[in-house]
Amino acid sequence: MERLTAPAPATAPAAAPATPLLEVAELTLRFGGVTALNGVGFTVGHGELLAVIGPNGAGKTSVFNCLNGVYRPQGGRIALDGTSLVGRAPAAIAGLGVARTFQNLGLFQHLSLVDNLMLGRHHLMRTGFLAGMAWWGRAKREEVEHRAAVEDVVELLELEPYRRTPAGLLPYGVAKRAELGRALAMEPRLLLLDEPVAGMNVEETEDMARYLVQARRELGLAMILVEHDMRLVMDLADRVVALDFGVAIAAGTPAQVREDPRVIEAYLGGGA
Ligand SMILES: Nc1ncnc2c1ncn2[C@@H]1O[C@H](COP(=O)(O)OP(=O)(O)OP(=O)(O)O)[C@@H](O)[C@H]1O
Repeated sequence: MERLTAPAPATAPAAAPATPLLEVAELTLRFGGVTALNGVGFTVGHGELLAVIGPNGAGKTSVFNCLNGVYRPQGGRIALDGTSLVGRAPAAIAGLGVARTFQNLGLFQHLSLVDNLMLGRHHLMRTGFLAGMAWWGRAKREEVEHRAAVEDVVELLELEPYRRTPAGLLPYGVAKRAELGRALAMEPRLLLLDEPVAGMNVEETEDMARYLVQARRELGLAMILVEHDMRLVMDLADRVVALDFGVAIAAGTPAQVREDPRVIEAYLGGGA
């Protein structure tokens, strides 16, 4: 399989802690009679990129919704650096350093790209509106710091030409990149990428792959990638977990998982 990008960089810091950044164990989620997740477990190391694959309905989005607090699993454990995430609200989980990009874009259409990225930093802002009125100097300094951090993301993702463009007017590939930028502006420790190249053409996909590699190299953050584009998965992931009907049926390196007979059967059986 031809590579989309240059070989993945060694992103793990030299003295990476032995314990994983994220530990998920025995995760179980039910909707009435439907078991969306049934005892799913995996880990993500510091700076690691784990891909979660599986046919439609396998449970990939449900995993993300449990991780960022949208769903509360009926059973299992989720720990970020030893802190349990189960039962916390999405905003609290974002505050602990988990950011997410959305398949259908989470941008405010009428706001400029830069303002959308500023909103990504909202949870990092210490000065509220009233405090901002009272302490103009401090609020102003904080604003300048946040704008500088946003500009770093704009530069990293080469979004300069679109800084003032309302998100609703961005070309699709650029909007997906802006969505990545909004999540990166949160300065996450763990980034959940929900189908970052869905609906993209080959050129846009290659661009996105390059920006994801660049973001990992520059920022050293861990990522979980849910994606149907197998070429992107095989190219970017350090490890892959395959789900089918809410169960983890295989885990390992991209090559191991691609050749696993249970994974081949799940995809062929599902007609995907
Ligand atoms: N809010 C919900 N209410 C009822 N059932 C749900 C809900 N969310 C997910 N499910 C069910 O849980 C199972 C897993 O769905 P999920 O969306 O997590 O799969 P997926 O792997 O992300 O699929 P796709 O690749 O199509 O996005 C499916 O059977 C789905 O119908």
